[in-house]
Amino acid sequence: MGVLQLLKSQFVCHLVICYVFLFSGLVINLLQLCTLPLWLVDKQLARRINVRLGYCISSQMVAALEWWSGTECTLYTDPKSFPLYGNENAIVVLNHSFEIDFLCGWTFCERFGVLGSSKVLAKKELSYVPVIGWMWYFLEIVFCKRKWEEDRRTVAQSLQNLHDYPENFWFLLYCEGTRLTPKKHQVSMQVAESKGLPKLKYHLLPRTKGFWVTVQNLRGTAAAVYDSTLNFRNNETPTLLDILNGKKYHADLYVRRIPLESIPEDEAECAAWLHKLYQEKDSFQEHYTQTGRYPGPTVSPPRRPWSLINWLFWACLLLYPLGLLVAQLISSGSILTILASVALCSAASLGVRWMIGQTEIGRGSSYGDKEVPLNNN
Ligand SMILES: CC/C=C\C/C=C\C/C=C\C/C=C\C/C=C\C/C=C\CCC(=O)SCCNC(=O)CCNC(=O)[C@H](O)C(C)(C)COP(=O)(O)OP(=O)(O)OC[C@H]1O[C@@H](n2cnc3c(N)ncnc32)[C@H](O)[C@@H]1OP(=O)(O)O
Ligand SMILES: CCCCCCCCCCCCCCCCCC(=O)OC[C@@H](O)COP(=O)(O)O
Repeated sequence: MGVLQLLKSQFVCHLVICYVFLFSGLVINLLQLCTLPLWLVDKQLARRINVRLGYCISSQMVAALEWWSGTECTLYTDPKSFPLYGNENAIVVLNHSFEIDFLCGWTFCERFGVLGSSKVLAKKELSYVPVIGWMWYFLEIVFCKRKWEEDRRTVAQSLQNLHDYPENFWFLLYCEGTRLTPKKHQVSMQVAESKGLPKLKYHLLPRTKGFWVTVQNLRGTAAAVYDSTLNFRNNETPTLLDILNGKKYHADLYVRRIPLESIPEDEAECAAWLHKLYQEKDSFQEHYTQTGRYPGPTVSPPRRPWSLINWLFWACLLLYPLGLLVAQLISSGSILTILASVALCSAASLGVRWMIGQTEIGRGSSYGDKEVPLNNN
């Protein structure tokens, strides 16, 4: 192990990274809160400011992936579609099998200049996560309870609000609705069988209602669906803790651009279209598993310096007062103050550990792992 790699695996480095993330995140959340009155006066300006504030948070995680772990990303796509990426609104459909698939998605957003404005259909529970979840309120992220009767109205309304969004955005949809586990796969394939649909080897059966409502409500706003399939080389399954430890990976993303007009408007036809898409995605995965690559040409859009510059800015701003505080603490010699500070640091560390836990499949929800009474009509 080289010196740099040894350094990256040190707990103290992780503490520094997490300290900067947590405190800068809370400061930015506060600044976002301050933009509330501006929404009443100039909504578009408030949105643009929030896009930049959001970037200051999400790009720190991107910096961890791109600059700290040095993870590389290769894009497999049609060269004719390439110039459109980042220059139009799009709905991104991505497989949901990895703990850091969202982070790889963000990295591509960063490289195409849409990180601050990127959106997702996210489960409601994530809105309570400090820093990221709170940031999402101001970025008009669409939340769902994964209960269609309750979601159908709120999701459609939130999507309608994006019609006049002032910046290009990618709207991410994990149609599988939850991360893949062997149990969830088994249950969802039972559902597939009951519906007379072909079984999928690498994906859960997609939930079609969210896709239909998204496509219908973003017609005229989004130009295309980017069908995206992500994999890591050498069958790796990276975690956020691996990234914090500075482990390097290689992500491969296969993207097909599908014009939105080519997707059926009728709900049943749209659902059938999505099922067919997932059958195709399954075959791309199979191809990747067999050959270690996707079909077609590759490009490696370069990482940009902004995420690193942003991190350095916040680190300089926050580490200086921290250093002063620690020095003062030690020189004070008060056992009570030192104990109180240690307790505060431990609480902050536990808080960040809980946040990291949100990305862990082992701590995931039970959504989709219950046997359902099947209707064979
Ligand atoms: C050039 C580069 C290109 C790309 C770069 C890539 C990406 C970058 C893009 C953007 C990045 C942006 C942000 C990323 C940052 C962070 C993201 C973080 C995380 C958020 C992720 C989540 O929270 S995922 C969970 C929430 N989202 C979803 O669930 C979406 C999918 N779900 C739906 O659409 C659902 O329909 C619903 C949520 C709208 C409603 O849920 P409900 O449970 O009520 O679903 P349904 O009504 O659909 O379910 C009933 C039907 O389903 C059948 N059923 C029952 N059991 C199962 C089962 N186990 N599996 C499958 N189907 C099942 C049942 O029979 C019913 O069938 P019907 O025929 O009646 O429909
Ligand atoms: C600079 C780097 C600092 C790193 C340390 C700080 C880490 C803080 C991490 C906060 C992460 C919170 C955002 C998480 C997004 C999680 C995405 C995700 O994968 O959600 C799961 C849902 O899709 C489905 O849930 P399940 O039904 O599978 O359950």
